[in-house]
Amino acid sequence: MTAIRADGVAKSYGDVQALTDLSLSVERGDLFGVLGPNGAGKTTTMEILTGQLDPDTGSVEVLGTDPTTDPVEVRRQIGILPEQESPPSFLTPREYFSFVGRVRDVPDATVESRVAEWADRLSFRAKLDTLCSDLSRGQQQKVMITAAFLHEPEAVFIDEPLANLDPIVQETVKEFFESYRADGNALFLSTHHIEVAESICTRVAIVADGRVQRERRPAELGEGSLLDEFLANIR
Ligand SMILES: Nc1ncnc2c1ncn2[C@@H]1O[C@H](COP(=O)(O)OP(=O)(O)OP(=O)(O)O)[C@@H](O)[C@H]1O
Repeated sequence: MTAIRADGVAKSYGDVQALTDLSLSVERGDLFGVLGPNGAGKTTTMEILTGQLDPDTGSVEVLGTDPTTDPVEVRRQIGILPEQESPPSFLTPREYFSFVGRVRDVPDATVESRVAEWADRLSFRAKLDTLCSDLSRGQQQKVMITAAFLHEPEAVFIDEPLANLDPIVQETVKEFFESYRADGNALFLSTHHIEVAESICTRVAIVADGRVQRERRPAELGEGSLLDEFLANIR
């Protein structure tokens, strides 16, 4: 069943044509990666799909809702983690999760138990009551990943999901992504890192010049082939 769809999407910022004719479709159970060089249009695509930006032309749908006409409903149903997003510096992780839980209609007791589970999974229990401004970049990323999944959405969008995480936590996060996907949810990742796309994605779209140039299933490619595909499609 399709969870995320874009058809013929174009978007320009003044004279800059960020997306020319972008189409993609993400099924439930997909761990879908968008791989592309700087300026390819990955962030623009993610902002359009998550109801933060309207396309000029084309259509989009996320979990059966059109983000251009009902962005609030789409944002209620999904989790989002934009690149370099930080938790509020003036709150502790526990306070931030409580805030996110209220905005997302998660009962306080459920927030508490899910936070305990995530804090153990990502090893940040000792930092739950430390101001977010005093956390390292990696610890802040752990907080943001937890917040994105806190209301157990059926689709999650993450830009550079493994940024700043140490290798052990990266493995834990990859395992979680795999189980989340296998449970029938949709995960949409944007990355520059070919090895990340190759190691965790079920499908990868190579985006360049504002459109999907090629789509591949890494499991069906030989090791290193995604790099060759990438290089062949960005020139
Ligand atoms: N607010 C904006 N105003 C003007 N141009 C923009 C704006 N946002 C993005 N662009 C332009 O649109 C194009 C696509 O940008 P986008 O941020 O979507 O690419 P990206 O693939 O996410 O890049 P990166 O990998 O560097 O983050 C680029 O040429 C960029 O300069």
